[in-house]
Amino acid sequence: MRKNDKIFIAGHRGMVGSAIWSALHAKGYTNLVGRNSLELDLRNQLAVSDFFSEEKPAVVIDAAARVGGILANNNNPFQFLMENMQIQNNLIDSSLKADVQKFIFLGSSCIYPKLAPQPLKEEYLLTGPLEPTNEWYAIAKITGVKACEAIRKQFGKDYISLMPTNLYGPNDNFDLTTSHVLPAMMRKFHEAKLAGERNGTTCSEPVKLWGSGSPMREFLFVEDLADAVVFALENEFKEYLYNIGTGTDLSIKELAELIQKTVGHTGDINWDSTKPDGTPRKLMDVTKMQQAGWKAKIGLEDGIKRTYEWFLKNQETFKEVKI
Ligand SMILES: NC(=O)c1ccc[n+]([C@@H]2O[C@H](COP(=O)([O-])OP(=O)(O)OC[C@H]3O[C@@H](n4cnc5c(N)ncnc54)[C@H](OP(=O)(O)O)[C@@H]3O)[C@@H](O)[C@H]2O)c1
Ligand SMILES: C[C@@H]1O[C@H](OP(=O)(O)OP(=O)(O)OC[C@H]2O[C@@H](n3cnc4c(=O)[nH]c(N)nc43)[C@H](O)[C@@H]2O)[C@@H](O)[C@H](O)[C@@H]1O
Repeated sequence: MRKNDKIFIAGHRGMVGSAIWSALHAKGYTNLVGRNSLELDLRNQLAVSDFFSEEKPAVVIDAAARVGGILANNNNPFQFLMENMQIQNNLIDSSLKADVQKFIFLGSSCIYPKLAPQPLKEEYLLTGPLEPTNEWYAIAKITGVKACEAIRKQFGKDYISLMPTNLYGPNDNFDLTTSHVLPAMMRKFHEAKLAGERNGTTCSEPVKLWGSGSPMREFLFVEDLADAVVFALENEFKEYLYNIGTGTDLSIKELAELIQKTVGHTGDINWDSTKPDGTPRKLMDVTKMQQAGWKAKIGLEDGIKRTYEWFLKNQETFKEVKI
């Protein structure tokens, strides 16, 4: 990679894309290209093909997707399947036709079977049934992984897939219906704390969280993921699929207690059993990435503090994705 190679970051305004943009910029990559969804709808094949003919990027990072938490996935199966396939198919096909040499596809840990052994190794892909709340999204992502693998096999190009675990950090989606658990908890605890203060009591209002609190999840700070993407750009990998995570997890209940402490919420936590738990556990085996020379640096407590600082500074303008 040369520092002036043209790099197209699809989804550059999202949580992940914006972190990748900043990480590349900080490392001296000067030729970064981005388009938001109004400027270039990646579902539109002709528009994407024209964009590649005009811009001729050398490298493409696909951080554009229809993304959401457990309920958004469960309630909108068609959009999560179809939009993700459209976006990634157009990007991958146009990249191959435009002779893009390096392509990084971002998937998600939900591509692995619901009841696969833990921690999840890359080789468990397609060995069992998926988690029903997000199988639509998972199937779209699996087709993206396979498209990149097919290009590696047939054309010998450096197209790779990175599978991040659950992510969080600045620029996350804080909409209480469509978000992932970590930003949702942060906002709920914060607003319940403020409501208690407004009522003039010393105790925060209670918060309602989803499911039982017993599922286990792993969380990676988005700047760590961006660092992994830069590492993947600067190194040629031997295989087509690499997990990206921390290698440690905790229960949703433990996560709630950690965020509650960071925010300073002092009220009760109630669990809403009408909401789904999702997969019981999805912990990444990160051995392959560590052997390649990369590992996560930012601990969960530190990452949550940094995200809360960002949240406090951006309370008026944070993102709320509607579907
Ligand atoms: N968040 C997580 O926990 C997590 C975990 C594992 C993997 N990932 C992966 O990381 C990637 C990015 O996720 P994220 O959390 O950064 O999501 P995000 O904050 O919602 O960002 C998604 C980005 O995709 C763009 N996009 C969506 N539909 C588009 C379209 N039709 N045309 C053009 N652009 C479109 C959006 O553009 P606009 O800004 O213009 O709307 C936005 O920039 C995804 O591939 C996701 O699967 C995320
Ligand atoms: C990374 C993404 O993970 C997603 O799965 P997944 O971890 O269950 O998605 P999350 O929405 O992060 O939920 C994780 C766990 O947190 C619980 N939870 C508790 N309170 C809340 C809350 O207020 N909001 C939310 N959202 N959850 C909450 C939720 O029931 C579930 O057991 C997939 O649906 C996607 O496809 C993707 O793979």
